[in-house]
Amino acid sequence: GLRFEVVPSWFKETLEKSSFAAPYEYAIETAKQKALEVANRMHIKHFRTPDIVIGADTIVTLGKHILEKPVDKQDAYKMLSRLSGKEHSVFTGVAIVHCSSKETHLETEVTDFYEETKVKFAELSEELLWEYIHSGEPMDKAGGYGIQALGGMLVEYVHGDFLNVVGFPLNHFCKKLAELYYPPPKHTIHHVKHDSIPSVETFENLSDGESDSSYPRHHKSANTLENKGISLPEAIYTSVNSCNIKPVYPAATFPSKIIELMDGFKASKALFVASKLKVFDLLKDKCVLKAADVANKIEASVCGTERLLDACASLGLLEKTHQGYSNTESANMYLVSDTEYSLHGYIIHCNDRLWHHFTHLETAVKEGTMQGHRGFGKTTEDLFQDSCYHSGEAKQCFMTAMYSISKLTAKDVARAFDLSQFKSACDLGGCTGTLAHELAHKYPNLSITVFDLPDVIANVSCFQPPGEHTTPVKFTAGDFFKDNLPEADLYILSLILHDCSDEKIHILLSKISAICKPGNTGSALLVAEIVLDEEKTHPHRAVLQSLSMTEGNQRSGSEYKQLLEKYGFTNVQIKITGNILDVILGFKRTS
Ligand SMILES: C[S@@+](CC[C@H](N)C(=O)[O-])C[C@H]1O[C@@H](n2cnc3c(N)ncnc32)[C@H](O)[C@@H]1O
Repeated sequence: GLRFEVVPSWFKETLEKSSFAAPYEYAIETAKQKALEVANRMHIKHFRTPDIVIGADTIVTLGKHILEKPVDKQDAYKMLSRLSGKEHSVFTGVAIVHCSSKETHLETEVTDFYEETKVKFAELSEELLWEYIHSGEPMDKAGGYGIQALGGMLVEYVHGDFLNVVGFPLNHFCKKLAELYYPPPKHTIHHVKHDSIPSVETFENLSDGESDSSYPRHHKSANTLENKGISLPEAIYTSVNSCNIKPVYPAATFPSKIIELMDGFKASKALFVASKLKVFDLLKDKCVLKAADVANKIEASVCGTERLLDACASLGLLEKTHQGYSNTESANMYLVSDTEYSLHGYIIHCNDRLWHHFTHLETAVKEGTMQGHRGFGKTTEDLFQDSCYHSGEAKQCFMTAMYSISKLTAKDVARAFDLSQFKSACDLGGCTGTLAHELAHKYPNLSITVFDLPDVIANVSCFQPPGEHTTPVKFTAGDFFKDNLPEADLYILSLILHDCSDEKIHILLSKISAICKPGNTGSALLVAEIVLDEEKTHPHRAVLQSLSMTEGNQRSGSEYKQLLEKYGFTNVQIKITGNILDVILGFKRTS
């Protein structure tokens, strides 16, 4: 019943081992840092706050030496021959990060522990060692062996938790979790003996009393935990009938992730429709309403509204009590349409525009073309203007969407680098001017021009902060491909390059490069985009966004660096902000 997701951590496992008094401290700290990185990323980049994030790190020690994963076959040979005929220790450090969201901030509390298991290797012949190394198995495993597969052949005995050697001390972990969330009364703990499994403590009061269905389902008793926002894996809490242990589901093999993806579109659409019908606006200010009252106010059927509200409650967007439905904290903050950090505008954009692109994804993949025009019946040169500004309503919708994302990202973009050396800046395609205002706020001496299409500039007034006349932000209408660019020390391209063809990028960057003054106090270009990792598989948001882009490309850090260097920018620096947008800064080279 535990709803879980496997999220590989981006934390670089390079802590200085010698700075830890004991090897297990190193494993615990690595586990902790891995889990904290994931917790922060889920919160900031994916707008999700998990209940808990579990991190683990396994190391093998021989005497004082820590053996991690071998770098090549020779290294694997060195490790395995050192282990041959000897007893070594396997330590797994585990960190359980409890997360809660307070306003926009993530609060974490970490519980950690470690488990040690002693393993003795038989004397290994050269032939067996090399056969094992050539199987390829040692390469991604701490100590160079995997006890759960072929590596089991090498082991004479194991003292302690076998699963700890595999990489996760399940028993200790379950006890820890139960201690934290569900301390059992003493008399309900049974000690069970089993021939091949070490003594296991299980909690009979967590059994649902149902028999042997091999399909994971919600645990009745675990509902108590779910009320606290925590659901625990049935795989972990097995019930005990005399000496038999029920089948334990191997949690990693249950396709939770796939099932979540299968249902993902339903969840998105529930959010979109509830936003479109302004359900979250109705339930703001601690308002609690029954389904019939909501239905009445949104002029919808009672049964349909009730289903929608239940779906939102199930997705954690609404609270449901016997008095009715109310907003959760994050709905109040991000889903009510008129709050400072409302994502309502972007959600409507997802529903009204992006959804159509994804409806035609199969054709887009087959033909290698973008399918925006299918949704809107257009096939002209300027895909951007056609798809975003084809009507007054579409333009307003697009600007509102940009405004809501920019409100969320502008602070981190403005703070990514020290820009105090610049006197003037021009935000090309700066839309509503949200980033420009943030920069003006941070750098009061910077004069900023927002340069955007005439249609956009004509409509910026409703997006200006109160007292806007006091801030030095100017708005200039023009086309950055065709018209002269305003003069500035710093040019900004936020969310522009990813959606431009190579040809358009060439026109734009050549123009910026030509107008930039080189030298120490010269001009610079600041680009705000999602920077992909070098494998170009993360963050998901960028990769998924590529599927609906009109003609451009998402890029990795090294690709952005190369691109800027190609147009004469040097000393290119990249800041991964932890927010949706990352920032790249390059200076015009003296030549
Ligand atoms: C994806 S939005 C990014 C908006 C803003 N920079 C941000 O980060 O939120 C692209 C912006 O570029 C503007 N734009 C597109 N083509 C343009 C052109 N040829 N000349 C000037 N602005 C253009 C659009 O009107 C829009 O405001």
